[in-house]
This record gives sequence, structure tokens and C-alpha cells, in this order.
Amino acid sequence: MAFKSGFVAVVGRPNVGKSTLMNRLVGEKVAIMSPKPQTTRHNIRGIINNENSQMIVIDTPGLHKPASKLGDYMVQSALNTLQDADAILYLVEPEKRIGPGDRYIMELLEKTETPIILVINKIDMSNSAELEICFQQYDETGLFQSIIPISATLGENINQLIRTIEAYLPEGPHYFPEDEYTDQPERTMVAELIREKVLQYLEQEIPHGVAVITEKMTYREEKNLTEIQAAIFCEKKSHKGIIIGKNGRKLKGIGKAARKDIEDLLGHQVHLELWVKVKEGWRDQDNILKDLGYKE
Ligand SMILES: Nc1nc2c(ncn2[C@@H]2O[C@H](COP(=O)(O)OP(=O)(O)OP(=O)(O)O)[C@@H](O)[C@H]2O)c(=O)[nH]1
Repeated sequence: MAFKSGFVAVVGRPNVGKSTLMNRLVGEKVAIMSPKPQTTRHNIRGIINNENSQMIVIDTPGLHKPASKLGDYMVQSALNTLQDADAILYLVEPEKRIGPGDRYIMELLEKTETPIILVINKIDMSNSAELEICFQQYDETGLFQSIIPISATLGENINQLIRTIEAYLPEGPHYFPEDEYTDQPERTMVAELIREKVLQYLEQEIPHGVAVITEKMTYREEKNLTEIQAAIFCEKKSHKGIIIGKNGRKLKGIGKAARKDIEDLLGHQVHLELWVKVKEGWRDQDNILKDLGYKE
């Protein structure tokens, strides 16, 4: 059998389990997982090495109707990803009726010629009658080359999914060495890990007006230690206080949790300094989005 390789885009409404599936496929923690919608802003790639194939998986931000300039940018970036991919994995949940969010995504999917595999995730949360209804509805649209029910958390049907994806990949080389699982710059991954912790610690207090930039990252060889300075940007002065918390307690907690994950990622000790900065209305300002790395 000839070796196959290519790019696989993962799309779906916020919170359907795209990051969970990607982590399951890749087997390393490269995408951010959180129970809150829209936690993924960057196209994080994971590389899946199989006996007969190499898949480069691109985790796209949750597609949704654009509500701000950042939203516009996210949709455009997702569309470009779809057009360039060899196959699209479209994730949904086993619901009785296709909702407006999924209809909107399907309108976008219709615009591409890329083969689409419908992945019905979270089957551990539904019975077979519900699953059948869901399957039928999507099947009737005629948009999908294959439909695979899975559970990303339990790992059910993952092998079948991998074999199905392989069927749509072209013959090709190893694009990446077999022992690599991501080509994301470490700085970006560090920033995303910190943002994940900010979201976890703030719960509902500040919705999505938070961005993180790794400003400085220096490896000290003599100490086998990396020094990191990162800035957490929020939209309002009042938010800054919330993030820092009483006596700086919240920020300390965020820093401690993030440092642990970054140490796991880098494989050695980390010294982490966090700053909270206010940039009013950053989500609607082109120049700030550019500074933050969300625009090219
Ligand atoms: N029961 C069940 N829960 C799941 C499954 N897959 C994901 N989840 C949960 O669904 C929630 C959202 O998962 P994510 O992987 O963060 O979702 P996402 O689509 O990447 O979300 P965004 O990045 O916000 O677009 C998390 O609480 C997961 O634990 C599954 O197969 N079964």
C-alpha cells in the first residue's frame, strides 16, 4: 500500500469536542480543552503518525456568525483552512434537530469541494434511536462522503475514523519527522496554556475579552530553566482587578497552574511572570489584533 499524507481540517460549532478529538487523535496535549465555547483562536496543528499515513490536523476556531472584527477574521481564516485541506472533519452532536448554528456551518461547507466526513461526537450521551434520527437528517443533506459516530472522550470508533480519513488522503511523503507532534511555536503554545488557565479561573466573570502574549522567553542553559514573561490583555480596567483578585490571589493561582503545564510542555523548570494589561476594545481594532498576532 502506498504511503498517504495530507491536511485534515476539523470544524464544528463551539463546544462540540473538536479539541478533545484532536487530542485523542494526536495523543498529546496540543489543543486547549475547556467546557467554554470559543477557546481556540489559533489553528493548532497536530500530527498523527500511522503505519500507512501521516495526517496533519488543523483545529479551526469554532465557526459562528461574525459579531465583531475578530469574529470576521476567525470565519475567514476557517474558510481558507477548509479550502486548502485534503479532507474536512465536521463535528456535530447527536441532536434531534439540526440547529441554526449547524445550518450556518453547512452553508459554508457547501462552498468547498473538499471531501467532508461527518463525525457525530458524544455518542456516549445518546441512545441508538436518537443517533439514528440524527444520522438520517445529516445523511439527507447529501453533503457528506462518510458519516462516523464516535465518542472522543471514550475513544470509541477512533480507529474507524482514522481509516476513513486515510481513504481521502492523496499519496504523499512524511511532511514532518515521525517523532514530532506539532509545529506550533513554543511561544504560542505557552500563551494558549496561560489563556486556558485564565478562562478556568475566571469562570463566567469575564467572557472572551482576554488575550495572552508571550513577551519574553529565554532559556538559561546553566540552570536548565526557561524564564517567561507574558501579558494578559483584558478589555476594561474593572476586568484587570478581577483577574488579579484579592491580594493577587487569582493571578497567583493562574500563574501556578500555567507554570506546571508549561514545565510539562518544555520538560524543565520554568520561571513565569505574568502582567495584566488593559487594551480597551481590542477585539474590534485592527491594529491591536495585529499586535496580538490574530491578523497577518
Ligand atoms: N460526553 C462527552 N463529552 C465530550 C466528548 N467530547 C468532548 N466532550 C466535552 O465537550 C466539551 C467541549 O469540548 P472541546 O473539545 O473543548 O470543544 P471544542 O469544540 O474544541 O470547543 P471550542 O474550542 O470552544 O470550539 C468538554 O467539556 C468536553 O469534555 C464526548 O465524546 N463525550
